[in-house]
Amino acid sequence: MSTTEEKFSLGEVLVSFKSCLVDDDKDVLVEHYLNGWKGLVRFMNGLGTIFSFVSKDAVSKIQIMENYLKGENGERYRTLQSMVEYEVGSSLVDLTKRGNHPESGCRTILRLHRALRWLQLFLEKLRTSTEDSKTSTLCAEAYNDSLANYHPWLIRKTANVAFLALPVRNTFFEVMNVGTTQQVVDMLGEAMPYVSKVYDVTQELYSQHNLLELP
Ligand SMILES: CCCCCCCCCCCCC/C=C/[C@@H](O)[C@H](COP(=O)(O)O)NC(=O)CCCCCCCCCCCCCCC
Repeated sequence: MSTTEEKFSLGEVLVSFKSCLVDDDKDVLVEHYLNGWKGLVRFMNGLGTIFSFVSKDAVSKIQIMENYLKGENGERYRTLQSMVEYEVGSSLVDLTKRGNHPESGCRTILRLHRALRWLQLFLEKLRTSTEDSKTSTLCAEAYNDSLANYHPWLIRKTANVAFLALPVRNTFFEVMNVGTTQQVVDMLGEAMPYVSKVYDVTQELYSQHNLLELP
């Protein structure tokens, strides 16, 4: 597991999801949400080039959102709630089939949101795993129970092959750069509630506006 990237701790990345939450934990700051994703992508890049097809897609979605944030209506994209109000209110979202707005902020965030569910399941499995658990199996189970439901056959197949290249549990924990196995388990126990909260707030917002199936 050699990486030329500066070492960083996965704990810091996960805790950064805490700073997304605003308005009494009822809304999510887009800029901080994207920062959380950037940290995760950096971590994934450290796992090797086998995941570059995943990384590319995540980076392009982060980029779409950053362009909105930098754009003339950037203020409308400050939080997920303001983004939904603006885009839905101005008919900037393709609701049933892809048309004039194939890259709306709402559908772009939805893709990342679904991936966050995978991350939640995977990290919870890792946290409660034992020394002989296989990371590839944990990752595949988490994926098949979440994100896979939205992916066509070829991507599912490719993803499941890539999972086989995941390092063993000990190496994986080392790459997280958190410390001993116990420290990793403690860190996950501490940080995951923030990720879950961000997931729940987003899910609730999208559900209220019927945006969970955007094409
Ligand atoms: C640790 C190993 C990382 C394994 C990553 C598992 C997720 C597998 C996802 C496979 C996605 C394949 C790429 C293509 C996706 C797109 O087709 C698809 C649909 O987009 P579209 O509607 O615009 O066409 N895109 C998506 O579903 C969004 C995928 C975003 C994936 C981001 C994954 C970031 C993972 C961060 C890993 C952090 C690891 C931390 C673990 C300790």
